[in-house]
Amino acid sequence: MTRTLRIGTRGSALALAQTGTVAEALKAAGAQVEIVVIKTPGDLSDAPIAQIGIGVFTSALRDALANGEIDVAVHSYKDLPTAPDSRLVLAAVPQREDPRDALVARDGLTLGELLPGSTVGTGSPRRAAQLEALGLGLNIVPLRGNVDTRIGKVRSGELDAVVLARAGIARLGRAGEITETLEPIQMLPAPAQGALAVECRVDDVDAEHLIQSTLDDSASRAAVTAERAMLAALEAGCSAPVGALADVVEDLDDEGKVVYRLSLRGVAATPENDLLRASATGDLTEAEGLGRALAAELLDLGAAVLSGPEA
Ligand SMILES: NCc1[nH]cc(CCC(=O)O)c1CC(=O)O
Repeated sequence: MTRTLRIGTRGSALALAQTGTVAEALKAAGAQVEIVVIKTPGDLSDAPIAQIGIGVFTSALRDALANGEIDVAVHSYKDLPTAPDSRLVLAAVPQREDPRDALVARDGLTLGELLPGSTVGTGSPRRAAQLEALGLGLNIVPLRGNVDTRIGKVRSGELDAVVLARAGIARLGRAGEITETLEPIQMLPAPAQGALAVECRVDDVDAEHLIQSTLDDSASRAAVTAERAMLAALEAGCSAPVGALADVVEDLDDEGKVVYRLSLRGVAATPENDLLRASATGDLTEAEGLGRALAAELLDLGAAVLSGPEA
């Protein structure tokens, strides 16, 4: 293929790092690639994500892809709205990074070592709700900006700690600054956290096949499919207090033979903002159904049906 694939990305250090790994993998498979930086409204505004809405980081990239300015778009999967875009196809979900959230605190502190009243920065209602639920008396304060800005508020002494996705910190080569990786039983990550979504145009079969065969990881795809089906069925947006994490696990069938199954855990808030947790396992090929079933269970338990960014 003499064609050059134009890979679109946001211009942040994190987005460029993510896109770099995709570009390198495609090059190693013999493709010619070019990286095109697309400015998004999310990069130009300092307003809280909960105000500017879902899709601020992704819709400009998707439009550029649909109208032929680029041939491939690389997104942080968790930033994509759950509604499908019929112009595009998800060509690959590359092997997922560690999906967990991470604490960066002053003086190497862990969550349990932070005294009541300590200030912890996060702009995420999901992280805030789960931090509150620990009952540590933490003072949770709003926070926005890129990874560098957020960690900078700990370094400057403005905050005692911040909570961020481990994957984002690691992709920037700064995992050494993490003081604690938070266990999912305390802090379930955002659906699809740590995963990338690599999209191309629905009619660009050559690009789709190349990207799929080079980059797609079926276990990562199954896990994020279940997590996002749960999110979609709760009608929540990326800013709502909903967490989910699926893993491929070994199980034994009726004859004692090892089979691989998908294990999904979820958390969602009630209208009173109490947290509900539930777990289920299902067939690897039934990831969507598993996500929907767990959402139904959470709704039965009293989870709020969420309406998106203002939730
Ligand atoms: N909402 C912002 C965002 N979107 C993707 C990542 C990086 C982690 C990932 O790729 O899932 C981050 C930063 C964060 O949540 O700390």
